[in-house]
Amino acid sequence: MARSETLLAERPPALEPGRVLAVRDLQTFFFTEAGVVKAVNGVTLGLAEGETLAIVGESGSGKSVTGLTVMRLLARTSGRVVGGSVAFRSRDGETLDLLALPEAQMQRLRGRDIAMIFQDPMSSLNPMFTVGEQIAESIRIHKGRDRRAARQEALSLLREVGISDPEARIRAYPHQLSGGMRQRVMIALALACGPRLLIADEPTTALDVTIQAQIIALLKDVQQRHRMAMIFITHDLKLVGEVADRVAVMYASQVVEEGPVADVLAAPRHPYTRALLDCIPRRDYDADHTGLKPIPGLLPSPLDPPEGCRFHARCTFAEPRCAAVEPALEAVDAAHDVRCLRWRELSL
Ligand SMILES: Nc1ncnc2c1ncn2[C@@H]1O[C@H](COP(=O)(O)OP(=O)(O)OP(=O)(O)O)[C@@H](O)[C@H]1O
Ligand code: NI
Repeated sequence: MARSETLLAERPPALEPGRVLAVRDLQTFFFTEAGVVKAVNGVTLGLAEGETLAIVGESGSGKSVTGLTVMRLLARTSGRVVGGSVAFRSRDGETLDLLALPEAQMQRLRGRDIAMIFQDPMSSLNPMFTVGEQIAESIRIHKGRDRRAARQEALSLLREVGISDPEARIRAYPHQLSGGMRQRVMIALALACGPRLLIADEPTTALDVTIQAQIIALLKDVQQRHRMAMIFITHDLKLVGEVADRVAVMYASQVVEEGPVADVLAAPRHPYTRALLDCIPRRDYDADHTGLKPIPGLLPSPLDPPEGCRFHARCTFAEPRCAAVEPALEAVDAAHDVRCLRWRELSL
């Protein structure tokens, strides 16, 4: 029954009870002068309400483009969604097909139901307005509060994200704040309307280690308090165990493994995940903050992805068939998926 239902339910995509997001076989390509950049090429992932999913992978693997596609923030680029579906449950409990939603409706959803934060807070903050004006404005628009009430809510949000002396800071312009403070303000702005899903794209990469730990603790705290789901994008596998319930490992525009953090980190089923884990420096403090030492070889070009398994050229376990047959994402168990022809026989 489930099988025929899946076929019938292509549009609108179905969402199981308790799930907030389901991305299925997503393909987002950029049509550039150099050719077609297949930035996201078969990404499948899902998220339960209140859950945190980390997306981890090397630079250029398609993590940000996946987030931007869910937010539908690619309009000003050459990027187009050429396949797949994104189902999202709105706060009214309605299942929405985000890829088919009219732009006006999507605009209402952004901020109200889904918010995204970035590495660089200045990309979200307007340098011309005080932080208080920006947060209050968002509360006014999305929640219909009057000026006084919106200002009060902005103040309590600033307090919640750990900004001391919010009465003074609410009048500051973004450039008058430190990097860590600006990141807190961006989080407050994202929380202003109580989103059900927060997409955090490397929110701590630009910060020093101490501030990074504070921001991670803050994100975990607000995530639990507001009972929102979170997608935490990072190239730093060390952070994954700290923030996430589940992890999706991306390689060359695809999810190659997805599962509960404890399972994936302790018993990875994909050779790429194993390689990533082996690259984590053993020292607690990683002087250059990169988190990972590179795996030998290069990520294949998204202009011309290889045949077969995307990872085969760098994989110590590759067999001839790995260069010819593209593996599907298969279920290791009910909660854990892997995209490798040899997963059943390998002990990693
Ligand atoms: N606007 C764009 N036009 C053309 N290509 C793009 C555009 N944005 C991203 N890409 C390409 O899409 C691919 C995936 O990029 P993406 O930013 O998603 O990687 P990422 O995994 O987030 O990497 P990083 O860790 O460096 O942020 C890359 O090859 C990138 O060059
Ligand atoms: Ni990115």
